[in-house]
Parts: sequence; C-alpha cells; structure tokens
Amino acid sequence: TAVLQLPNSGSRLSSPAVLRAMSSSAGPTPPYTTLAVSRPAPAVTHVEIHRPDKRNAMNKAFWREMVECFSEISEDQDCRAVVVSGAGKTFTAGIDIVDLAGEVLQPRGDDTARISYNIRKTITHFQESFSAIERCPKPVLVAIHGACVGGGVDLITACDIRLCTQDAWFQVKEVDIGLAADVGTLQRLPKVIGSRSLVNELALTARKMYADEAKSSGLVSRVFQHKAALMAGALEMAEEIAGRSPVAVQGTKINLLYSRDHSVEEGLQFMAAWNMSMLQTADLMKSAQASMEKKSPRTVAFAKL
Ligand SMILES: CCC/C=C/C=C/C(=O)SCCNC(=O)CCNC(=O)[C@H](O)C(C)(C)COP(=O)(O)OP(=O)(O)OC[C@H]1O[C@@H](n2cnc3c(N)ncnc32)[C@H](O)[C@@H]1OP(=O)(O)O
Repeated sequence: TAVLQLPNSGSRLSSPAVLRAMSSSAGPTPPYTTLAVSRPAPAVTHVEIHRPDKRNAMNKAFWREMVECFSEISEDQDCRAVVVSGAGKTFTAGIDIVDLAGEVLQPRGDDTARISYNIRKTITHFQESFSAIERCPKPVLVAIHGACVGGGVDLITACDIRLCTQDAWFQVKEVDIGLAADVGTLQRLPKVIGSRSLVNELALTARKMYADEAKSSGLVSRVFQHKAALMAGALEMAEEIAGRSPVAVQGTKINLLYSRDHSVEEGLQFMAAWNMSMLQTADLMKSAQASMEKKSPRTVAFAKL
C-alpha cells in the first residue's frame, strides 16, 4: 500500500507559503510517479497531476496511482477536503495516446472471448480511477486551467465541485479518436449538466466548450481570471469545508450522491437511517453553540473522523 508523505505547512488561508506549496515546481511525490501530493493547509490534501511535459496525459501509472492515492485519502483521518489540479500549461490532455496504441489495446488472450475479457478488465480498472474520487467520503474540488480533454472530462465529472480559469476549455474528445467515452463522462455528465441536448451535442460532435459556457451550463460553479487566482480560490473553499464538522460534511457528500441515483422517497429513507446515528455526534452541539455565539464553525475543534 502506498504511504502519503504530506508536508504540513500549517500556513494561514491562501498565504504566499500556501500557494507556493500548491505550485508545480516540485515533481511527483514518491511512491507516485504521476501525482504530487501535499498538504497546503491543515486538513486539506492537494493532488496535482504531474506530467507537465506530456500535458498531464494519463499513462498506465496514472490510472493505478489515482486508485492508490484516493484509497489513502479516504482512510486519512487528517484530511477533510481535497483539491485536484494539473501541473504546467494545462489541466490534462486525457489518455496517453502512446500508451493506448502501444499497450492498453494490445490483444491479450488466445481467442476472442479471452481478449474481450481482458479488455473489459482494463476498462473497469480505468473506470475505478475516477470512481475512487466519487467514493472518497471527503469532498473533492477540482481546479481546471487550459485544456481538459477526453479522460479529463471523465475525471472532473467524478469530483464534487468544479472551478476553472477563464482560459479553460473542455472537450469530450473520444469520438474523434474512434471510441465512445467509457470511463464516466457518458454516465456522469448528464447528471451534472441540466441540458441533455447539450450533453449529447458535446459528446457526439467533440466540440470544445469554453469557460463561459461551462459556467452557464453548470459544469463549473466559478470561473477565475488566472491560475494563481484559481488555486487561491480552490484552497480557500477547501479550507472552508475542512473547517466544518467532518461528520456533517462527509454525511452531506454521501447523501447527495445517494440521492442523485435514487428517488426522492428512497433518498429520504436513506437520510433518516444515516442521521439516526450521526445526529448523536458531539459535533452537533459544538457547532450549534458556535452558531449561537455567532462564531465560525472553523473556531470549533472537531475530533478526527
Ligand atoms: C480504455 C480507454 C479509456 C480512456 C479513454 C480516454 C480517452 C481520451 O482521453 S480521448 C482524448 C485523447 N487526447 C487527445 O486527443 C489530446 C491530444 N493532445 C492535444 O490535443 C494537445 O497536446 C493539447 C491541446 C492538450 C495541448 O497542446 P500543446 O500545444 O500545449 O502541447 P503539445 O505540443 O501538443 O504536446 C506537448 C507534449 O505532450 C504530448 N502529449 C499531448 N497530449 C498527449 C496525449 N494525449 N498522449 C500522449 N502524449 C501527449 C505531446 O506528444 C508532446 O510531447 P513531446 O513531443 O514529447 O514534447
């Protein structure tokens, strides 16, 4: 199992030291070769995709490392919110096309059944890389700058909050390289964007969507002028979330996801079953008292979860 080594700067909100910690000057953090993982502020984990020379294209190691990284984060009681971003010029160029052509799709097996079985295994393995983000109980914010292509759209639709720069663009590129997107976009994008027609248009034509349309369609919730402002904004939001009761925050993420995929009635039943135990937390009284005293929940010390 991978072990995260997180430098804990303990710096104040969006201070220059924090933003330096979120810059991409350092390389990937061992044991990872494609991810730089850091702790730019207490309880906030920053996962930076780090293959800037290849525009953060998703190679074989990346798909594996995302699963390892988000499994670690899910279990890390010192982490309460996560920011994902990309190093260098652009967020990501999607799947590594060299890997795709050279290795991923190389037939493995003696007959059609065995070859197909192995391809299915690969696709499922790749899907897991982004489902691990969705399954992570800590809220995951994603900060997108420049290009977000193919697998990048699959990735961001598995995140809880999407923020981007004015120069960001999004492209469901898969039809252009001869395949139907298979690691989450076709399943999650329709749940993110209200307009089914727009989803269909983007997926069937592979046209680029720029930041303003991403905002007006609901793909992102905020647009920042440039990358420094984006990272500062993402970190500030992550710190706001991390400062609140982890019982409340994680329960909110889990129930929002559950209700996305179930009827209102099923969601209400799940919620009641969830909160019949979670309402017994000490966090509730602590938070309520702070609220009555007109203090921020960030002034309250919550136990680890
Ligand atoms: C079972 C499969 C499941 C997954 C499916 C996923 C599907 C997809 O992701 S489909 C989309 C695939 N991606 C693309 O088609 C994008 C290709 N790249 C680009 O269009 C441009 O690179 C981009 C607009 C992102 C950035 O342009 P820029 O001018 O800034 O950079 P470049 O000079 O083009 O590239 C710099 C070096 O990066 C290498 N590179 C870029 N993209 C990829 C990639 N997808 N795979 C591998 N390598 C990539 C590029 O070759 C350059 O390398 P070098 O020549 O060594 O400097």
